[in-house]
Amino acid sequence: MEGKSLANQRVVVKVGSSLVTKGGKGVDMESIRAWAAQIAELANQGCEVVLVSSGAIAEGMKRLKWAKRPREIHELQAAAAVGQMGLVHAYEIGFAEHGLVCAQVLLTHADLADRERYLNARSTLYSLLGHKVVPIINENDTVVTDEIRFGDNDTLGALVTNLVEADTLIILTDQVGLYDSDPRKNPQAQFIVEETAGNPILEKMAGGAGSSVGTGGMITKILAAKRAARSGAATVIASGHEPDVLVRLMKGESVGTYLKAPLGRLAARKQWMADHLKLKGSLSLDAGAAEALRKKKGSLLPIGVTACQGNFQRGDVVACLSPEGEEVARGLVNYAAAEVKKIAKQPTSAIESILGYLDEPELIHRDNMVVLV
Ligand SMILES: Nc1ncnc2c1ncn2[C@@H]1O[C@H](COP(=O)(O)OP(=O)(O)O)[C@@H](O)[C@H]1O
Ligand SMILES: N[C@@H](CCC(=O)OP(=O)(O)O)C(=O)O
Repeated sequence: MEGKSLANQRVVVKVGSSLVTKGGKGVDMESIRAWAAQIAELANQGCEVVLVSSGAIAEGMKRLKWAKRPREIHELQAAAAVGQMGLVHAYEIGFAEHGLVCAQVLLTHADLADRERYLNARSTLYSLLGHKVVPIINENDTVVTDEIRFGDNDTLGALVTNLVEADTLIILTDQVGLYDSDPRKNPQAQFIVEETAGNPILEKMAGGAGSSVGTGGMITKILAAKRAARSGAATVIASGHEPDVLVRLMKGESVGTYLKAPLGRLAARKQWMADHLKLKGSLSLDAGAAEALRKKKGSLLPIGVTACQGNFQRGDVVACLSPEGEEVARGLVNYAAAEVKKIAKQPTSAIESILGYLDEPELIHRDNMVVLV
């Protein structure tokens, strides 16, 4: 069947733990060789490929001879440090066979939440692509804590897709794509060939991880597709065992599940704000202000804010919550939490007399805001 050709596209390919390590048995050199060969062919056809690879923890556990996945985060981090060596070693061998140089890039949530580090990461990745190097990205597992980790690499794959403004995110996993329910549990499950990323029906279809080494399962892939669609990228979920899967996709063959991006693409800076996984704080809005933001009518003024939470500073990204607690929008706040507490519910004209100065008339200017609903 015909799909959409990937020739000349910038593509992010994400490979999951169970795939990379044969379900935890150790780095699957044969598959890595096959993907490297395909990525080399894509590069010959003008594609730029960024690889997001999981598998460090699974490979580390194998090297350390641990039969059971530990619960303690520091043990998982130790395993990741050991296993990452094996991963990059295998990729280096695989890519070298095709004359390709690869690079290890380890990222954390904090790297992407900080605007300067985000832009640095982006320009480094662009430089690598410019030099025809294949970046191999994983989470920097050894330094993250439980609250601030991506956890699953599907999310990281989507954030990288947005970071490098890729055209397509290809998530390779141990299933041929998305079914309307988990095929491991329901043999009658129906295969989904194409859908629109972000369609809420998809979230109802997806179940959890299929193996003891994978994290997240299908739901994190569906949410990753939704996230990637915000920058206009389509997502393909396909099997990493499918022969020549990447080359066939590049040629326009329909393989796996295609999740197309709805029209519209957020500007790069708004995308960066939308991709923050953890925010410094939030503003509670009254019903009128929440409605105005939903309808994209103007900036957020202090009079529409009833309270604030968190210890944020001027310039931090904060959430704007409706009276029901739904995140309507988020944006760069012009005043710190201590100041917001004083000027909440007040007209703009009162800011100067309350604070003794006026930085900006708005709490969040609409140019610095992204509406999420
Ligand atoms: N609706 C669904 N369609 C396909 N697979 C599903 C679905 N719901 C849950 N799954 C499970 O998701 C698993 C893939 O996710 P995961 O184990 O996290 O792999 P990876 O390591 O590739 O990210 C599949 O093996 C499958 O059992
Ligand atoms: N950073 C971790 C990956 C986390 C994880 O399990 O991701 P995935 O298998 O893609 O669901 C690792 O390399 O082990």
